[in-house]
Amino acid sequence: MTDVSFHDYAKLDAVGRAALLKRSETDLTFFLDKVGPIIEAVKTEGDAALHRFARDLDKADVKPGALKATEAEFDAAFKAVEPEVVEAIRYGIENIRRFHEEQKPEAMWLKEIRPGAFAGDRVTPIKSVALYIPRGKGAFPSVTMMTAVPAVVAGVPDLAIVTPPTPDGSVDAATLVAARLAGVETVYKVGGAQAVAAVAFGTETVKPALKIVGPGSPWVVAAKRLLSGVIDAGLPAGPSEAIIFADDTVHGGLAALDVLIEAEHGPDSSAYIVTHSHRVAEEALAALPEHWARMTPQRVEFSKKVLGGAFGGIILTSSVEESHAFVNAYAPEHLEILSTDPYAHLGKITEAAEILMGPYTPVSIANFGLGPNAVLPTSRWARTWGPLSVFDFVKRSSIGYVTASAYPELAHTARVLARYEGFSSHEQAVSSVRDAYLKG
Ligand SMILES: NC(=O)c1ccc[n+]([C@@H]2O[C@H](COP(=O)([O-])OP(=O)(O)OC[C@H]3O[C@@H](n4cnc5c(N)ncnc54)[C@H](O)[C@@H]3O)[C@@H](O)[C@H]2O)c1
Ligand SMILES: N[C@H](CO)Cc1c[nH]c[nH+]1
Ligand SMILES: [Zn+2]
Repeated sequence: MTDVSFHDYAKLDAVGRAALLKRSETDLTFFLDKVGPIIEAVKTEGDAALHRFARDLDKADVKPGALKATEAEFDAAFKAVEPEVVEAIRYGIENIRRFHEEQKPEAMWLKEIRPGAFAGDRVTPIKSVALYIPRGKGAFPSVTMMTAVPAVVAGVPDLAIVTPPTPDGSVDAATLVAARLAGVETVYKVGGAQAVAAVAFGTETVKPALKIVGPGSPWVVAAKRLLSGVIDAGLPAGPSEAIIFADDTVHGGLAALDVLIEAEHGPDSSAYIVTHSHRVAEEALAALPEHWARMTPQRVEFSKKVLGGAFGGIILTSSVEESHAFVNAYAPEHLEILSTDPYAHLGKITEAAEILMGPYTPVSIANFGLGPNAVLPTSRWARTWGPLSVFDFVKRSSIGYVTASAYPELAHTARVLARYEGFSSHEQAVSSVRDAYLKG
């Protein structure tokens, strides 16, 4: 495998172009087959299965009765995490809270649709939500911040985190710190498909939840898909992905620097530089080895697999319009517009979950706490889903209130349409039979 896959877009046929739109999670067959028995075991055996999977899949020694993080573990986490990291978590939480408070919808609105007839929406928090925080190829206090803050802003009364245990049977310390600072009290040491099953069905220790949100590996994505009839599985957020779109106003080395951000998540991630500029493409190719030289061996290995494999690399288009079209067809999770004039491109991009503008807004800044949510739909789901938000933690009830003065007009409409649709009871309820009761 070469270090970087290079695609000359003009030379690709329709099959080659369609292949570029695929992600590692496009075909989940392998994971779906394996996850079914895990779900069944959790459903029938409860905690015993969670302990077994912690040992076998996470290589973690979670002692009996210790599936829930204790107060002592939270205290130890605050002592273990460097003050600089705690401060960064606080700063990120503050930005994320400001953003999501702005986003929070009104608790209720009513509009006078016709004189004396009112209709609107009321918004109330979902009663219980589980937050999935990954812990496989990295630790994710930032995902804790991104999921917990909007949930707390929305006012969800029953929040719990599920996250894979560390080998010593505890939880990543910064994840515990972020949970506490964001306002989440309950953390269960369970990850992967077994975590999704645990909150879907409940176990002796784990309380069931109505909904689960948060990103995860294909194991988690597959379990959410299989359990979507039991628990609301929220927005589809799988392996991280990004497109670094660059026009001819920037240095290609910058595109190379930023394509490595999401490429380093794991071999199942996707990451492309998309440009119509030969110069940018060549500069990017030349710069990658310099950037790799400054990275840790594991992240170099992951990002080389991504950029040299089937789900990453450099795409050279024949025009800026073709680049825009490719971005829209790909519908990336993260998109950077690397240009000194990002507004020139913004209006052309409609399909992307997150759009980061200009050379000073690399994905890292948004990942760790600019404010917008970095839990985002992957695998082309940006065509119908947006970022995680306060709206994922509330539901709407519509409200209708018809007063006596407006009733006759609306009753007439209802009678006419009920008769046409053949619903005699619907019609009767707005007929003279009702009038008789209302007149007393
Ligand atoms: N879309 C987003 O917003 C977003 C944000 C952050 C991270 N991510 C992505 O989330 C993913 C996190 O993945 P991760 O691996 O780091 O953590 P993870 O917690 O999602 O997955 C690890 C778990 O997978 C399970 N697992 C591993 N091997 C298994 C096997 N052979 N059989 C059954 N189960 C197995 C284990 O239970 C383990 O606890 C990455 O792909 C990352 O790119 C996405
Ligand atoms: N890029 C991830 C979302 O796709 C978020 C993240 C957290 N830490 C590092 N990255
Ligand atoms: Zn990232």
